[in-house]
Amino acid sequence: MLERYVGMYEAIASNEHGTARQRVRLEIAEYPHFIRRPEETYVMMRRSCKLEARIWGVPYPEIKWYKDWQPLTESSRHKIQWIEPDHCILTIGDCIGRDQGLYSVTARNIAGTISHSVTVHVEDNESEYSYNTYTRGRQVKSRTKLITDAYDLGDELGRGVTGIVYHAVERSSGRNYAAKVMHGKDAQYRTLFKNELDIMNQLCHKNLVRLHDSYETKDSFNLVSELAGGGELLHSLTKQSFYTEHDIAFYIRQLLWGLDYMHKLSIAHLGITPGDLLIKHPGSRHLLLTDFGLSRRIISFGKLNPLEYGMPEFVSPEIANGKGVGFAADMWSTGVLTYLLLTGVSLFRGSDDVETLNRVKDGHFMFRSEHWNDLTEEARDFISKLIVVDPDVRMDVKQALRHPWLNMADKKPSDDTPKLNTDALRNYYNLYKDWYSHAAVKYHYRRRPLDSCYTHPSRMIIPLVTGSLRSPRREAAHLRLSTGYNNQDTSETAHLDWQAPVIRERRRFTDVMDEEIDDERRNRINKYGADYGVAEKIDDERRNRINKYGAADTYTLRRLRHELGTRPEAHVEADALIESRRDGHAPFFREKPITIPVVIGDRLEMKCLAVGEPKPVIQWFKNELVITESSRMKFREDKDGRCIMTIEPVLNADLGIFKIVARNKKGQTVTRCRVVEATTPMAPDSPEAVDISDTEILLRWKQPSYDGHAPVICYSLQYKEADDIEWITLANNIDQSFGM
Ligand SMILES: Nc1ncnc2c1ncn2[C@@H]1O[C@H](COP(=O)(O)OP(=O)(O)OP(=O)(O)O)[C@@H](O)[C@H]1O
Repeated sequence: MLERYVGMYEAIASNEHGTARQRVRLEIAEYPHFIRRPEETYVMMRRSCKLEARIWGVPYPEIKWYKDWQPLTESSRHKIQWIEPDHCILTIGDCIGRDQGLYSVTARNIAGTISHSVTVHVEDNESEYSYNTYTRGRQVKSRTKLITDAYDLGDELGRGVTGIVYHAVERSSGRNYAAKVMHGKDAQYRTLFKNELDIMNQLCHKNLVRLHDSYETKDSFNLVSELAGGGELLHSLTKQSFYTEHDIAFYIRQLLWGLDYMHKLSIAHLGITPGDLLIKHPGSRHLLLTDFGLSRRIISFGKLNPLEYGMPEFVSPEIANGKGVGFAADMWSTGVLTYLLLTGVSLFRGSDDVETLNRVKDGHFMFRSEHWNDLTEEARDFISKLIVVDPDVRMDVKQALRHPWLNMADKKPSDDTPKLNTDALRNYYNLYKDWYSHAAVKYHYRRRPLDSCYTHPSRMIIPLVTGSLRSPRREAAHLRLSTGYNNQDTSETAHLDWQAPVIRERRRFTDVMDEEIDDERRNRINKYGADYGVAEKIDDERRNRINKYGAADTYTLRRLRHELGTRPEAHVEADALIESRRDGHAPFFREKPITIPVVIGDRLEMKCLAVGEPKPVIQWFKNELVITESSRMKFREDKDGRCIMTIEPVLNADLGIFKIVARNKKGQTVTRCRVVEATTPMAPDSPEAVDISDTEILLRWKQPSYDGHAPVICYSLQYKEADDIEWITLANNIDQSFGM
């Protein structure tokens, strides 16, 4: 059916007695879609509530309402209305407990069916009700008992630099929540926790995670908040194979609604990262902003204070440059996030935190044309008015909400709306998780000032510290098993020095507990085994420092702490001071090879960059034997100090695990890499037609299940007619889809 066939048709039947005519109008059907979906609703007992939806489709769809999957019909308390042109309303009057449940609306026409479900909560408690309907509720006060007295803690939902978030079920009500568990004994942690509690207590908005309860003991703080059951936005976006600019505008508008509410209360979020954008329910598009750990009240008169913390990629230039910080910092982060969501590219990300921060400080960036050209004019304008170095010139939240790009959020994408492939965003998400796997808490609070990356040879704010490497040890074991390679080097330092990147998976609660028990044990050994007697729980990094520097330095550290006070940044200053007094640094791999595919007979080049003071000496090992120079194997160093080993020609015997050791008088570090044979990839699946019009067709295919140990660079597309033998090449050097 083509557009040109739309119109009136007439059928004529004639016989010798006369003629009969029947007219019919032919139209192209349009799949039903929601212009506005009904929203989760809280209603007070004995009052009435409305669920409203706006639905469109051609022919106009038949609308049905259901309660807990049972069809609803009109009754004295249930009224179903339809108001032209597209407004569908279900009114429940005089609500009683039985009305609580899952309500669904479905729309069906000849083109297809859609449905959407939401929960209606009937509250009998006035304060719960007003709290849940986004007016200011009761103030949550911290209880001084264990959270586990009132909640059952389940799966780990995520971790950040300050705490671990678990799924929690309130025993008294059976309701689900998220509990952020933070450990830290010092007074400054208490101050930071109180700040987060205080800020959350003031927030009541549908796009901000709401606080429910709070607990504290002498060394732990717990915030129980609304559960975002749909997980992180990046997770839900990257599960799809594509999305459109309309989707991103829809999410960004919700983020701006949340920020607008905060800014009106004179509160700036100041720590927005992709991990703080959560989805309320699995499968829904309701965005929630969380993590108010860095939020602060901004006083509009007087001098703005600097902020020393954040995730480098998303902090604004005024934060990176140590200048006064206000609401505009949130707008910068929103701009960087919008660009990331639309292109999969994090604009300021460098190879390490130092490079990232330098780029942000500089504030200049290039919009890469290959991404930029794919975006609409409005999207480009929106981003370029947010990523502006001068905070006074940057668009504020009100202006951003009025920007024409956000009108897209309400529009349905048309057939020619470009589909944004999620591959780049998926790759970024893995890098993001990788950064967090280093930075996230193991047990204790770990926030570090941005500047600390300049004082550590790893050039990272939270370096991967020796001694905290439980997961990599698992990886090493996995590598040993999967390659059949039996590592002879079983000493503690050998596996503690393993520094391959780790991507932390969501783990079950019990796994986490096991690891913490491990930590506790190591703490005890340090506490009683060493003669300096540390009388408190110590986190991974401190333990590492104690092991590394010895007792004298622990005393120095304590004294310095005493002198400098107990602000969190004072700890880092103290660390930096101690570092500068020590003459030298143990080696640290700033660049290292991981897995290298190679063709037998070709040339192989392996590079690593180890830093340390004095400059470390590098040794390469294969099967625990030191590799020496030969006619096939050569070593050299480039101008930046990278150590490069070349093998030419590569033989079968060269495949396997290589070990690289960097040593200086302060210590040693080890990394391993794997050389695998690069072979031809398997064929991809047959192309699938994902979009077909009368003149165009879009073919898409999956990656081959085996890539021959090297990423597939491009594809060719060939076709032949059914009886032909010859394949004809349509296109070479193409991506995973092709439009003809
Ligand atoms: N209410 C919630 N529901 C579901 N998951 C959540 C919730 N709150 C947090 N999470 C998950 O836990 C992770 C860490 O939470 P959060 O950002 O609050 O911790 P943090 O230690 O303050 O982190 P940051 O490093 O960003 O300061 C989030 O990225 C998210 O994946």
